[in-house]
Amino acid sequence: MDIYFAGSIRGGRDDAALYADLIDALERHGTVLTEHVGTADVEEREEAVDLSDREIHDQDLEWLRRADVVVAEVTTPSLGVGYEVGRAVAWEKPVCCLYRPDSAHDLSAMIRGNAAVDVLEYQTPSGVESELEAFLESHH
Ligand SMILES: O=c1[nH]c(=O)n([C@H]2C[C@H](O)[C@@H](COP(=O)(O)O)O2)cc1CO
Repeated sequence: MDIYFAGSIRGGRDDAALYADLIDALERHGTVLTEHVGTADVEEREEAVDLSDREIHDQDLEWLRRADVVVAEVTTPSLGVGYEVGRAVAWEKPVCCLYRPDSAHDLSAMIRGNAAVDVLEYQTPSGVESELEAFLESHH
C-alpha cells in the first residue's frame, strides 16, 4: 500500500519529530512516499539538490496521485497540507487527518466539516496507532 503522508513544512516545523514517529508507524503498514516530511533538515536537503518549487510541487502531486491513501497531520496549519488534502478528496482518495485538540490552533471547518475526510483526534502517536491501523485496513 502506498501512503502519502502530509505535514507542515513552510507552515512551521514545530511538529517535525512527531511526523517522523507517525511515518515510522505508517511504514509498518505500507510504503510512505513522502518520508522527507519527517526529516528535520528537509528544506536544507531540497536546497542542496537544487529542487525548485515547481519540481517539489510536481513531484509531490505525482506521489499524491499514485497513493492509495493519504494521512495528513493537520495540527500545525499549512497551506500545502490543506491543498494536498483538497486534491486528494477531489481524486476520491481515502483521507485521514490527525489532529491534536490540545494545540493552540483550531482545526479548520474545511477539514473537520468535510464528510470525505476521517478526522482522528489524538495526543500521541502510540495513542492513535490502533485507530490509524483500522483506517489503513479498511482501505487495503
Ligand atoms: O519543500 C517542500 N517539500 C514538500 O514536499 N512539500 C509538501 C509536502 C507537505 O505535506 C506539504 C507542506 O506544505 P507547506 O510547506 O505549505 O507547509 O507540502 C512542501 C514543501 C515546501 O512548501
